[in-house]
Amino acid sequence: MPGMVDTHIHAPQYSYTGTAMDLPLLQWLNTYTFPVESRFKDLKFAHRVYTEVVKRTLKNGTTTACYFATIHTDASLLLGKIANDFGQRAFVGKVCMDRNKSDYKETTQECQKETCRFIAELLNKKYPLVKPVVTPRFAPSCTGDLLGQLGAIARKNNLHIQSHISENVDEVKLVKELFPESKSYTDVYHKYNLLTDKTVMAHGCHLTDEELTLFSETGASLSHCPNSNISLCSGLLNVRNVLKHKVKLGLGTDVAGGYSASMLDAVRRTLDTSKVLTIQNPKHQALTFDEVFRLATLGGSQALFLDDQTGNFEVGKDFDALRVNVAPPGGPIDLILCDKPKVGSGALYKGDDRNIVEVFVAGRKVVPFMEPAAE
Ligand SMILES: Nc1nc2[nH]cnc2c(=O)[nH]1
Ligand SMILES: [Zn+2]
Repeated sequence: MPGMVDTHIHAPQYSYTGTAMDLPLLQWLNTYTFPVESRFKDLKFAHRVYTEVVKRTLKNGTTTACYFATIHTDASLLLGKIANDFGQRAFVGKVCMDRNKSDYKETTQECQKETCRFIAELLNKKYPLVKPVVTPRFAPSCTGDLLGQLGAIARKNNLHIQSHISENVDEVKLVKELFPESKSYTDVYHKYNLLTDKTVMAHGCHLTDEELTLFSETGASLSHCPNSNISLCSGLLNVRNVLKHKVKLGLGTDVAGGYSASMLDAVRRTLDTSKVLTIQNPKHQALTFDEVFRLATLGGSQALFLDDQTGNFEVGKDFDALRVNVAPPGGPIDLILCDKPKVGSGALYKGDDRNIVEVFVAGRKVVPFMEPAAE
């Protein structure tokens, strides 16, 4: 099958996945996330966590990952190196934030300078599959000044952009207070030139139809992160409505708001969320397995503006692929007795990394792991 595309994952948060699931977003960030991310100034700690998250996601079939790192430029560059060494296709973002209650932030000027250094140094490495992405954390942790500077940097260098939007109702309220001149949360990013056809915004649970229209007009995409949306009690994204507005959409694990780094989990939670919406409103047409499989592969590559390179097996694209064994010895599936076409669905509902026996990125076998190149 085609490799899966994780359109939104926080690499540093892999270190505490599954241990902090009891607070809503804004409290969760202050209590758990910012203290942990502060530790990534330490490159040894960063090396340990980043190696494990790249290996874990690759083993689970993530051939492309769009990563948030932390505010630390050198550790973010290290994440790029590790993804390159293991052969994963990746976007890596040095996180930008100049507004926070705690010390985990930079000044506006530092953010701008370090973002330029991060981009220049990462591009200079000439990694074939690893690219920088401009990464304002989200509007509440950035001043308008910083957002404007990041929009200009992205435009000047023709770069991808990632952030968060309308994940939780308290966050939406806070954005209204912090940016009273803007019509909506989406309008804040639009004003600072951060909504482009190379932008991917995570969540979007509480976007209005008007905001979705702005996404569609600008070509910006959404990353649906259902595990996180449920785990942090953020909301239920209506994917059917997003698709109706012709907004590009991929799936994300959003580790560690989401407790699983596996895209197979993101597929299942997307189906579950859609069915919950049908339970709430029987007129809602639940997503089918085939639709969600597409979102995890081609949908993700479209959301990241990579669909000329990856997402399916069309002639001319790179070979990003998984070799799946439906029932390997010692694996989670003993048997599936059904018509052949349903075997794929059974395997993806019940399978895990034991079923993914080989992973290829751009034609190169990356699982079982290659030995990282010597220094
Ligand atoms: N889920 C999630 N939402 C955010 N919004 C701003 N930062 C974050 C983060 O780290 N995780
Ligand atoms: Zn996130």
